[in-house]
Amino acid sequence: MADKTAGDPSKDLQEYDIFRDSFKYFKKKKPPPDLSTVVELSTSDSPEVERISVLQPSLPPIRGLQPWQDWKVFCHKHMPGFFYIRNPFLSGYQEYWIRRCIQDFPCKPNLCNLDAHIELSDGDNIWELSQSSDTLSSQDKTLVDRLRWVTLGYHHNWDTKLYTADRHSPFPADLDYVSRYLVDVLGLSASFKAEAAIINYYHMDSTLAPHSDHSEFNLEAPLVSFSFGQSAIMLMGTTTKADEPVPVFLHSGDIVVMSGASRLAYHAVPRIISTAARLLPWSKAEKPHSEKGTCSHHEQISTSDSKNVGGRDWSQCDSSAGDDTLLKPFINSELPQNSESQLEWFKNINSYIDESVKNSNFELFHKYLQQIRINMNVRQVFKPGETFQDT
Ligand SMILES: O=C(O)CCC(=O)C(=O)O
Ligand SMILES: [Fe+2]
Repeated sequence: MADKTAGDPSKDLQEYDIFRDSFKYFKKKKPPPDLSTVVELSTSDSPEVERISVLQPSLPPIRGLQPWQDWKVFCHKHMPGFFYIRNPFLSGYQEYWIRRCIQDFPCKPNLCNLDAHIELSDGDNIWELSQSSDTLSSQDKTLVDRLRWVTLGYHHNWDTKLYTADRHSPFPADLDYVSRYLVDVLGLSASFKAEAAIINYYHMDSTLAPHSDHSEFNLEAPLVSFSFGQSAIMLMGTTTKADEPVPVFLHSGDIVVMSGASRLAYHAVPRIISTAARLLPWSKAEKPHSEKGTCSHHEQISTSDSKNVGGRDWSQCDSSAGDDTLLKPFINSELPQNSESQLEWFKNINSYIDESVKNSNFELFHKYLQQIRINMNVRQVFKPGETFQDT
């Protein structure tokens, strides 16, 4: 069969996968990539980057965020619909979400990569089981070391790339609410509802291949993505791999929202990089900006060994938020539908977050995050009012 594109050089050019080249370039260990082209959106003086002001949201803010007027929100000329919010969390409050990702979200009924290897039952807690495995030699990996992903709400099926009615658990109300609030502040959708999420746990040598997220039935609803722990280079492209992606840094606390033309854009994470101390809010020792192994335009890539997850000294850990067993069902169930119950829920969640931050010792979570990046990737699956019967 004749090649339809033969003799049409513009077509050849169009179909060349420039995105893949860029991914390979930033992934490469030897030689390491030049990071001077990676955009630090919050400090960039490029004319392509624009800081925007946000609108008065209609929803009240959930505890732990800076006032919306103070948020630093940026757009990029080559990525319409892409928003970058530089860490809007108040000091100490990223930890609430970090604890949710490490201690709570991996529990049943949610699904995770470990399900393929071990049978986890209701009440099993991967973090706590890992803490008690003090008999392991330092070569053995604990469960939390082997955690790579968790799915919430409608569980994305990695093989079929489909959501199905039978693979669903209640979407955690707190994550639903904070995602709705972010979408509201950006003025993107009044009807946003978080229905599925993937929590990614990256080690220092992890990458995420170029892809677009299109399994959802509602592709107009924005996608909300939170970063915690170590930094990353994210490649943000367009809807064709023939366009060169923009490499951007993502640091702990940063939030990306992909909407409009960016919702279906190709993106990837070719590299995790050690975060500069100044970008890890809980880091006591402020290291100088240019210290080796930190990340900035001119700084070097860490070659730290991902197998050694900050030692195995779990013993002095008190990571629980006091006796919160009574409150657990209320955060792990769905956001109430009617406004009266929602108001009641809202009062509870704010005091729960405060208590949780006040009473917890996050030392071991911080230690875990010395070698890990967590990404919470939140999506709306259905159009408002629709379910599987309508699709
Ligand atoms: O880790 C990230 O920043 C992006 C994750 C992502 O694209 C995904 O889970 O689909
Ligand atoms: Fe994605």
